[in-house]
Amino acid sequence: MISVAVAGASGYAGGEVLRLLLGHPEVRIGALTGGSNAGTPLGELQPHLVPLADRVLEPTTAETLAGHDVVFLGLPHGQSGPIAQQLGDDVLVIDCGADFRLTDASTWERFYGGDHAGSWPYGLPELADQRAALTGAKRVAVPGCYPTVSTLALAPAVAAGLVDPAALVVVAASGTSGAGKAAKPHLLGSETMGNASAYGVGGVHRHSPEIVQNLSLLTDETIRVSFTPMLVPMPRGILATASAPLVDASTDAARAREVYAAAYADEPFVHLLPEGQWPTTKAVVGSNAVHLQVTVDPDSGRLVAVAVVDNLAKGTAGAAVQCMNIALGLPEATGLTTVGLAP
Ligand SMILES: NC(=O)C1=CN([C@@H]2O[C@H](COP(=O)(O)OP(=O)(O)OC[C@H]3O[C@@H](n4cnc5c(N)ncnc54)[C@H](OP(=O)(O)O)[C@@H]3O)[C@@H](O)[C@H]2O)C=CC1
Ligand SMILES: CC(=O)N[C@@H](CCC(=O)OP(=O)(O)O)C(=O)O
Repeated sequence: MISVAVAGASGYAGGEVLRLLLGHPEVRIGALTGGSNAGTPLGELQPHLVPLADRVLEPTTAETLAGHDVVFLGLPHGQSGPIAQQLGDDVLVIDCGADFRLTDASTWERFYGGDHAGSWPYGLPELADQRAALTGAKRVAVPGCYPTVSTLALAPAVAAGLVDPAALVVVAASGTSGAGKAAKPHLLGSETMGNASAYGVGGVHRHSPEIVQNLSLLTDETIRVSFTPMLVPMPRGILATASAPLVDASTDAARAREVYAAAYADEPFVHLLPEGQWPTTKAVVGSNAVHLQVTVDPDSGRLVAVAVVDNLAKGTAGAAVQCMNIALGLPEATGLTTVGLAP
């Protein structure tokens, strides 16, 4: 069995990692750590994780996390670097946070502030040659939730040269769990219920450079993306609408679908929906699936793609488990499902 520790077990990302690991046949769950909740039984914080209810959270230190084959980090930005440094090179460390996602130090400093911790193999196996880079890796940086869905919505069109890569637009609506469990005024029920709000508008959201970095792996041309996130009143899910001007006005919806179908034909978690059917967030809740549809708007001369993920599953914890499987040489889908919840 693979022994696994989870730091940030009291949080949303850590809790979802644990939910998935409880269904993983090769894993034994070891140390569970928290921050302010250290000393509290997990059952008081994550009542849905019944088999782990009596486990008491330990403080998040290198000592409590030592002695495991795999360590998942579900910590706030800036917390993973110092802990990871103290974990042995033989341990597989999978960071759900942003510390090791960006390769360029000046971009990190601009969007996050503080020193750049470095970059690790990037946990989006469906992108370019990332699956190979993840195989046997000992460090994995799990992507941000918006970059996952935005990258997968645009990658086939950019890679095939169907669209102008310097004029990409993504507008994405996220459920509130994307912001984490810690109390924040804008996440109060009275602010989020019956409300939709844009934020991070004008290229300032920290996921903009991550999307650019990803798509830049697919073309020699300059990638420019206008990314606008928004918060909508649902607990889980992201729906991203991506569009870009067509390079060749004769490209039609059938050609776009052909390109997307070929790009994702062998991907176990990315599903191009049947023609005419558009993604809904509900269909992917709890699953590691990405649902995707693409068409062409001939009047505006644009390709339009819509994609959904569960931000806590394929958008974080599902991707983390998928990457663990790849890194350890297990079948990639072990412990993961493409089956969502309904209604
Ligand atoms: N939510 C999402 O959809 C996504 C989240 N992520 C990333 O995953 C990471 C965790 O996010 P999320 O679970 O949403 O956040 P939460 O606020 O829900 O959880 C944060 C966790 O970190 C712990 N923690 C906070 N401060 C410290 C500290 N100083 N030392 C040790 N532990 C600490 C908390 O412990 P305690 O409660 O005990 O204080 C809690 O377990 C973040 O980096 C986030 O960016 C990535 C993609 C999507
Ligand atoms: C709704 C919401 O607030 N979402 C978060 C992104 C969640 C995510 O993927 O985050 P990290 O890059 O922090 O890991 C945000 O916009 O900051």
